[in-house]
Amino acid sequence: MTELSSFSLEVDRVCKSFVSGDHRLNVLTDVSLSLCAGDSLAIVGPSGSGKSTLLQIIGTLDRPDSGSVIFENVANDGQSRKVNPFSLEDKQLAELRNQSVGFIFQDHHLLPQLTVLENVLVPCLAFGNSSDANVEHALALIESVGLTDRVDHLPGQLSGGQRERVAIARALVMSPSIILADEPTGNLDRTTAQEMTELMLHLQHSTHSILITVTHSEDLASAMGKQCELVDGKLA
Ligand SMILES: Nc1ncnc2c1ncn2[C@@H]1O[C@H](COP(=O)(O)OP(=O)(O)OP(=O)(O)O)[C@@H](O)[C@H]1O
Repeated sequence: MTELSSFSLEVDRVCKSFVSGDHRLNVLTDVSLSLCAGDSLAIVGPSGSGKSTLLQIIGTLDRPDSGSVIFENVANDGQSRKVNPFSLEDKQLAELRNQSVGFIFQDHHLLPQLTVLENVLVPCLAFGNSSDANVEHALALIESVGLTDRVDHLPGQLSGGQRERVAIARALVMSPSIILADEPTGNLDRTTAQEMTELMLHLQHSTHSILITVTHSEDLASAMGKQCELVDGKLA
């Protein structure tokens, strides 16, 4: 496999609206942003301003009405490969998402009947890839988030901060180019939130990925390299 030397993300004039009955709600209007491997960005703004919708579109979980999202890989030999995820068939899109994007949610979305190790491996299983190398990588990530002694525990046996650590390890297990975190510290006390922020930034830095967080926390927002504010669906 070709080793990738850089990755970038271009969001260009994305618009999104939701229709309910005869009412159309314009949620995003001409949102553009550009990020490179190693960048971290906080998206802030009032409740209902479209932050999570934008994150879902960047993560290819939702489609824009117009505008584009482009993932670009530039290999070591200088060859550039640009992909518009929304031009792909559903199966290819799901594969691209699985390989390129890691998600961290406020409520973690861990599977309660699976152990810490099994939860971290879930993204690897999605396309039938449960090799020894994946297990080794998952164990290394579990170690890097400080949960080696909890590897066989169930989520219900963990604290909120520990569950967050599992979610961070799971988001990284496919070595994604983009990590998306929606209110990742929303349910944590301030000290734990700070520890999680440092952990996410440390892992993002060491994997040279792009980290985008949606947050109402000024502490988390100010720890990111860049900030942008959405107001009524437009970048302020
Ligand atoms: N699937 C949907 N169908 C209809 N309306 C939606 C849908 N998803 C989001 N919305 C509406 O779009 C607007 C923006 O929602 P979004 O969740 O993106 O805001 P947000 O800035 O993340 O808010 P918060 O900070 O409260 O989480 C809201 O008015 C919401 O009700």
